[in-house]
Amino acid sequence: MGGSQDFDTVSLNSQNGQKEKILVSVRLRPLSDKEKSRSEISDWECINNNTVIFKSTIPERAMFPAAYTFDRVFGYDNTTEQVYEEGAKEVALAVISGINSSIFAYGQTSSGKTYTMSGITEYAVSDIYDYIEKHREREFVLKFSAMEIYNEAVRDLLSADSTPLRLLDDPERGTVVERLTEETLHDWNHFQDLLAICEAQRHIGETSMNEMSSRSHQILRLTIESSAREYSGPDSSSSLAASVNFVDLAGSERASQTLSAGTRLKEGCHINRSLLTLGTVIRKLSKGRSGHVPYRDSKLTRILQNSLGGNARTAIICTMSPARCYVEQSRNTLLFANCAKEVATNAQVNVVMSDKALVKQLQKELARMENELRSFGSSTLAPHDSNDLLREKELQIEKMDREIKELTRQRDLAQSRIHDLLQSSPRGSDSGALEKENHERHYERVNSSNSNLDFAENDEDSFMLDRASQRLSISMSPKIGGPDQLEAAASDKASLTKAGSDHDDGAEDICKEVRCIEIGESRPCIIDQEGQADGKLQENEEQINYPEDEIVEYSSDATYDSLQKKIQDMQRTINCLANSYPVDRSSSSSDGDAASITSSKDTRSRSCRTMAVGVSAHPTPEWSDIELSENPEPSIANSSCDFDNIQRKDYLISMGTSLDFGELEGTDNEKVVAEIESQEDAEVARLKQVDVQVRSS
Ligand SMILES: Nc1ncnc2c1ncn2[C@@H]1O[C@H](COP(=O)(O)OP(=O)(O)OP(=O)(O)O)[C@@H](O)[C@H]1O
Repeated sequence: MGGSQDFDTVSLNSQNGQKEKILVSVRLRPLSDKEKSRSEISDWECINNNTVIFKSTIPERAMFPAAYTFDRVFGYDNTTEQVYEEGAKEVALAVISGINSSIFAYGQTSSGKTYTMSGITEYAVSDIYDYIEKHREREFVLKFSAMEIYNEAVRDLLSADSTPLRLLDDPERGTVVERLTEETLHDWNHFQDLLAICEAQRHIGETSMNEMSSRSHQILRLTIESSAREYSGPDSSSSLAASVNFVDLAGSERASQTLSAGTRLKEGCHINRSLLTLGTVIRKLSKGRSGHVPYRDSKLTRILQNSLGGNARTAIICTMSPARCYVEQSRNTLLFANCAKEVATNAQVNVVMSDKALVKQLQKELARMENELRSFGSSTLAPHDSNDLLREKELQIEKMDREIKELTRQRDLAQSRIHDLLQSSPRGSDSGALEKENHERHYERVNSSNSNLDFAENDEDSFMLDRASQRLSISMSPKIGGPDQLEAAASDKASLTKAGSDHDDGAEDICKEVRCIEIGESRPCIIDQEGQADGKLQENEEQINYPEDEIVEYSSDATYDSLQKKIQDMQRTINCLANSYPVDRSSSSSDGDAASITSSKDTRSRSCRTMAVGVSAHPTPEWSDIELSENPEPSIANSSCDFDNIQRKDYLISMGTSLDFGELEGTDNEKVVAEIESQEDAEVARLKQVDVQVRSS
């Protein structure tokens, strides 16, 4: 047993849908033996293929329309096969092309609906099998389902279970009968067997008008899915799926004529009620779709909604008895047919993208896009152009590689030289780890400072102010010292030169001191971040590349005069320290971060600017910049005393001390000075000894 209504694969509809009127035919059967026995007169006659007339001459019937015209009218002599061929075949076989279709039989009880519809169903399915037989290039799958609506309950005619089935509303498929059996047809005989089951299952009852009266609406549904057996182009890549409904309605009846009671009467009520809804739907649809169409008023119209006004081709065959006694019912049938012929549906081809077809289509689309890409690439970028572009990029990469290596080497060189300078500081070589930490911090700050020199261009005050604020933030940042910072330092030469030209005399002295060492070394002065040495860097970057052995040579060339000058400067620093305000280390920061230094006096802040351009052997810039950021008033300090104060502080900072001068105590100050003097004495002695050795050699 198959699943119920497998429309899951219907994924899209083609856009070729067009409005089409329902094909309406009328079949006038001959008088039955029973009618003949009652000497019934035949009042209806088909005068041609399209017109049926009421031929009675009874005066009270004269007001009725005499002639009714339809797509096709079948008289007594027409066979069911003719009815099928001319009134149903085209619509029914549309299912093969992926178009939903429905064939209805409508009429009063005993008018010949079942007689007609059973024949049409068989002819249609037979033709479908013939078509399949003739079209082996495609693969067809036929699925069959059957249901009846009995007393407004939907039953599965292919199942022994008479439990009513529920109707579900599917946004794409419309109304779906839940759990309806769907059999895949093996062959014609299988179909015949299933038809027999349906006939046996359907509710049929005897009335006075029909010994075999259908007491339910029957819907036989054949679903056909087809696809090309082999992929042979875009048109064959998709599958088609559609259903054809063969609908044998129960006949309207008058209780007085059928003499029904009890069960038959109840059945008749349900039949008439649902047929009334069908008539209302058809009438509404015949007048256009502006108003509400009561599809949901009956299960019949719910299930057949698409067939009545949606995605389907529809044919209705209205059957009627010619007997005079049924003239009212016949007339109602013709009025129904008149409305139905005005109803238009919108049939569309239902294309199914099966997994197989979808994969094929996607593969084809992918291949197409790849070809487009290739042709686009070849048309827009010639091979030699792309090679040139590649070569250019490689050269750029090589150049950047060289620059990175050079900057890395410069950085290492600068670190080495800073270390050497710190080794020659008053603390001597015994400062150990503390000095190392200081010179690393200093190096980091030098780079940080240099990286901000682009801000210095025109106005000196703003230059200093900007640098101060910039450096404050940077000095509190993680360590900086990579190639990027070095590159930034190298690019700041103009600013450095400008700053270096603005020194006052005091600062110049200190610069000379430091510069003396730097120039004597005959190498670029990276640590002198704002002086002339950096100007050399600007003039010729090649000068940076000094071999390591030159450093050794320089150390042995130090003269006694230069050392003596250095000692004198240091002595002056010590004197200033001794004469300045008290110093206390109690509030010093443990990590030695210059950012922890604060100031409470404006004079010190102003002094710092001077130091910012003068003292480069110590981490002054950060300290002074912090002061500036706290007191950004632009001014240049000239006081040597201020200058010396700054030098004192700077010197202490270089020894790894963070100071808060607002809290320094006098006694601690004296201890510090004494310690420094002691170290200075030792340094003087050592330098004199060196000088003697140099002179003797
Ligand atoms: N065109 C016809 N030619 C000869 N006999 C016919 C024709 N149409 C119907 N009959 C006969 O008329 C009788 C009633 O037909 P049928 O059962 O098909 O009517 P029906 O409309 O289905 O009735 P109901 O609605 O009660 O089921 C049957 O005996 C059938 O053989």
